[in-house]
Amino acid sequence: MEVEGGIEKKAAAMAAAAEGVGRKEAAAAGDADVGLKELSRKLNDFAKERDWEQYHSPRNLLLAMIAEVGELSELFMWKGEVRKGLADWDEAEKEHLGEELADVLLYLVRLSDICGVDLGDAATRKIVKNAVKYPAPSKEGA
Ligand SMILES: Nc1ccn([C@H]2C[C@H](O)[C@@H](COP(=O)(O)OP(=O)(O)OP(=O)(O)O)O2)c(=O)n1
Repeated sequence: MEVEGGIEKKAAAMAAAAEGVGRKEAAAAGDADVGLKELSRKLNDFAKERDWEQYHSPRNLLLAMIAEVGELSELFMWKGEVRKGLADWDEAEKEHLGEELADVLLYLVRLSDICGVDLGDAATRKIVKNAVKYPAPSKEGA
């Protein structure tokens, strides 16, 4: 479910938490189930407000996304195998991971938007296509 105004609430709560207040609100904001279209709208506003639309070409956004994938990779570099759930990582590392994953997602969403691709729709269609290409084995007795 998409929560209307979820990002504003979350951003305000995070800013408040950064100043040492509103920790309860910050924790609650983490529950917001944000949709791709809301992210896309917010990224559009973010670029417009800064007059950055001129820089957000498909090629620039693709390169920016790849750079963020590089930053994401650095977190896993030289660590050996990383266990699911990241039990050995401290909270600061996990927070950093969240930021890098977010950067990749945000550039991907922005790139899709600038290219006129509905990412949610494309992803849903691709899941259906994958299921046809790789059918699940039928269960015994079903
Ligand atoms: N022209 C730009 C520059 C930044 N951003 C947004 C999208 C990303 O979520 C984030 C990336 O910001 P930085 O380039 O400052 O990268 P990092 O946040 O990774 O900082 P650093 O590289 O210093 O770790 O900001 C954007 O939309 N358009």
